Amino acid sequence: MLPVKKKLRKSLDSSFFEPKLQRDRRGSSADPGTTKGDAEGSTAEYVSEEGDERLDTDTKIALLASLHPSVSTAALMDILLSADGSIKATSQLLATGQTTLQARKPPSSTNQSSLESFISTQSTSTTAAAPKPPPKGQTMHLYTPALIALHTPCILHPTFLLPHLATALLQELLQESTTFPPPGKFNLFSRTVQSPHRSVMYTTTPATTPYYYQGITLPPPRAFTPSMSTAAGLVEKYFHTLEPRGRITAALVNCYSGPQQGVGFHTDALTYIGPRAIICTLSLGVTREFRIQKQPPTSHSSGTYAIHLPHNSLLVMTAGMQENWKHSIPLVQRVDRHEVSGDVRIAITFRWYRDDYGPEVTPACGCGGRMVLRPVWGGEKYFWSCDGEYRGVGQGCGYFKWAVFGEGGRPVFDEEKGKTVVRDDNE
Ligand SMILES: O=C(O)CCC(=O)C(=O)O
Ligand SMILES: [Fe+2]
Repeated sequence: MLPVKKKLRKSLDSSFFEPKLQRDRRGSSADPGTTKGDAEGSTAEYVSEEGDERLDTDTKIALLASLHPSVSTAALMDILLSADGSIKATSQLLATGQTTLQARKPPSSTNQSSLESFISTQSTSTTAAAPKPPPKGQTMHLYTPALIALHTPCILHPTFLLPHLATALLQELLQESTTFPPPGKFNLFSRTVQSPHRSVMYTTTPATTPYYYQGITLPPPRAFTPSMSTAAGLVEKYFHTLEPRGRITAALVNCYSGPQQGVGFHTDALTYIGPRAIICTLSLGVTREFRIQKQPPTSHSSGTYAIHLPHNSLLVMTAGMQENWKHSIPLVQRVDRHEVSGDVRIAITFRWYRDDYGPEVTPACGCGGRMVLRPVWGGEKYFWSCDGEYRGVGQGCGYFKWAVFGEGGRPVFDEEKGKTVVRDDNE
């Protein structure tokens, strides 16, 4: 057997960073058998008695990149090497600077296989040959819905609402936005990514348990405004064509005042929306660019795609996008003024906050607060982890548990213990 360092190097030379699973729109129907096999294979590898040794480097880096999104892949690779290929040691080094290792216990399943049946019931589009992605450092602008569908897991409907409803909604939300807290205070992105903009959460029904985001207890969500409810009904009808079980129950409304407001590259937390969530964004006012980047970046696909989002367009991030791509609204030098909103853009990101992912089932973290649900890049596996990194307390406590899914991709709740079932990486 090769020593770990040699194995790591060897892996770097070959298919380094190539995502193992293609469950996004292009790949899902291509080879479901491979998908399943791969998932099972890596589970078996991961929990081997020899610790991490049989888990391949790609998966290790994908997992670490998901756990520590602000650390570059090169740095992760270095630290992983210095930790003799141990994920746990690497994560602990990043989290606390300590390297104490515990022997892994023999394997047991991480029980994420029930996701397979959940995924198989989601609608997917037909397979298309993957076109060449933009090279590193370059941006490919996609100006038509057909090109967007060909290159990305997004769908763009350039005109969604009747014009008068779009205008009424924009006017209503411009008025609403005068009461949005300034950037930084209860800003859902402020600690993770560059996010000079304002956002507020809305839900269809009042929450009985507070929502958390990045360790902060959020203010109670607001109720949908009348025009938002009308628009949500129409979005829901469309949503059903992609996810028949889904409902529109929440919306994060973002307000960008001028070209120097935006949001940096990020993925949306899955804590309340679950794996493979679909998010529909209605854009109002000024046209802005929406940029996306496949994750983790590879030597042949680290470029960026730009999609232009005009007033009254509906952009759909399809199932699997949060598991495979980051998105952003980049800052720009200038915008074309909109006749109603001037230089402001409002984006309503309609979401299905699932009943079975309510805040009451979010597992608690070792250092207080609640954990966040994230995918290993590729969506092969999911885990709950400390969100301390986002609370400005370094990398957090490094608390990490594998997610366990029941039927329909829902978390498994242990009634007796009164908490959501999670699994240790050494179980
Ligand atoms: O403004 C947008 O279109 C995207 C906003 C966003 O990324 C989010 O709400 O998570
Ligand atoms: Fe987002």
